[in-house]
Amino acid sequence: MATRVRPVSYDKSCGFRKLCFNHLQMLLCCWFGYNVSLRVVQSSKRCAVIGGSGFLGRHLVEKLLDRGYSVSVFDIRQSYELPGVTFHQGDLCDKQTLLPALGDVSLVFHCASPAPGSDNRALFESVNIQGTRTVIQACIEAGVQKLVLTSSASVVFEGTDIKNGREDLPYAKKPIDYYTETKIEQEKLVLEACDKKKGFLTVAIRPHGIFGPRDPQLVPILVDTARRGKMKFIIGDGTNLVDFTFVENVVHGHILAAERLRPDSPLCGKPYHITNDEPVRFWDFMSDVLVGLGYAAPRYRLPYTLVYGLALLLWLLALILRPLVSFKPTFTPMRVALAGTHHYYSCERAKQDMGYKPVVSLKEGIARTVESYPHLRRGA
Ligand SMILES: NC(=O)C1=CN([C@@H]2O[C@H](COP(=O)(O)OP(=O)(O)OC[C@H]3O[C@@H](n4cnc5c(N)ncnc54)[C@H](O)[C@@H]3O)[C@@H](O)[C@H]2O)C=CC1
Ligand SMILES: CC(C)CCC[C@@H](C)[C@H]1CC[C@H]2C3=C(CC[C@]12C)[C@@]1(C)CCC(=O)C[C@@H]1CC3
Repeated sequence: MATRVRPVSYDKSCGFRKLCFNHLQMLLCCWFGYNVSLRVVQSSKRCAVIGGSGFLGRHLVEKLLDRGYSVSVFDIRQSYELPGVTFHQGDLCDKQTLLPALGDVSLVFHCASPAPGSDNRALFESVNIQGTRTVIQACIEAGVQKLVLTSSASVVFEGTDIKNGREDLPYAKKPIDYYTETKIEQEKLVLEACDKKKGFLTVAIRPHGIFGPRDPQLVPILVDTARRGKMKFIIGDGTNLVDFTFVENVVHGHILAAERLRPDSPLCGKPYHITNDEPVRFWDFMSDVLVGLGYAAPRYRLPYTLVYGLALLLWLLALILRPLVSFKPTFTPMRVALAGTHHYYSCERAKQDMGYKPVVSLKEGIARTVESYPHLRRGA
């Protein structure tokens, strides 16, 4: 909204009183104009983070607050409290519970998902597919203008080597698990919902192997495996390159995408890989984290096909025996595939279209991660 300020005019007939009046008028106009523009900035700086209680979600919320946004968090659980954050607890599959969290919000980040390690197909389908349909409908109903989805680079991964994969790789025809299968459908739904005419813009961020402080998955699973004496072996020849992405870089990619998403930008309806841009040997990364926490690095090599075959067998056994006994093998076929193949991705498109560049190096990211887990140190 433009506020017009009349120029100060000094004419002899009105003299000093008119000058004062004009000044007062100008001050009022400035104040009023300032307030209007402040309100515009404030409303465009209100956003919602669905899944904001999670690992990535909370890091995203913290950075958004730093950047002056006020944040509405929607999550099935509340894991913290922060000034500037309003919490709404509920299941994203329920539109009526979700809608109040989107009131007065122009930008929504959707980074909620069941844990990837789960094998509950029905849950993945209801949250990632049906729930994402609900998120899109709720956004449109609430007048949200931008939706940024956290997808995953694994939507193109089928368990075989990917080297410097670009975004134009086809979606996996045989996804490695239910998690990936439903992440593919989720990404398609969000990107297809992008509609410039209706003023609803969408973009998907595809991170890979997120790590960092408070990660509930990578480091805790690794340490647990080491404590049980199972991290002695390298699967394959140990030279396979993988992307591990420090959480702050993933957050940076999300915020850049949100801020650069405009009707005239190339981002509309597109997926973007966000990585550390430093592919690393899977087993070097694992060793650095383990050694940093005081554990021994894996040393003995095992052939990939042998371990994959065994993992498949164990997984089948667990499936058959499920009605009688419940056990969860550490080395699932999915983990073995991730540990023994190349899977690293190009983030050239993000660099070009949104000026992305990692803000924290892998070395620094590992150091900060290791430091953040004193309770997982050997002997702690
Ligand atoms: N951690 C990783 O290495 C990677 C994660 N991603 C994606 O990043 C996103 C965030 O992952 P993380 O932070 O690692 O997981 P997380 O498990 O820490 O966070 C997910 C959040 O979603 C919430 N949630 C789950 N179901 C919900 C529902 N029905 N309604 C409302 N909230 C619900 C959970 O309570 C949790 O707070 C996910 O979409 C995941 O697919 C993508 C690539 C790699
Ligand atoms: C037991 C060891 C062989 C492996 C321990 C580390 C693993 C827990 C992690 C190594 C690569 C990670 C990874 C994911 C989860 C944790 C690991 C398997 C994802 C599946 C998380 C969700 C995604 O979207 C893709 C990730 C790929 C890498």
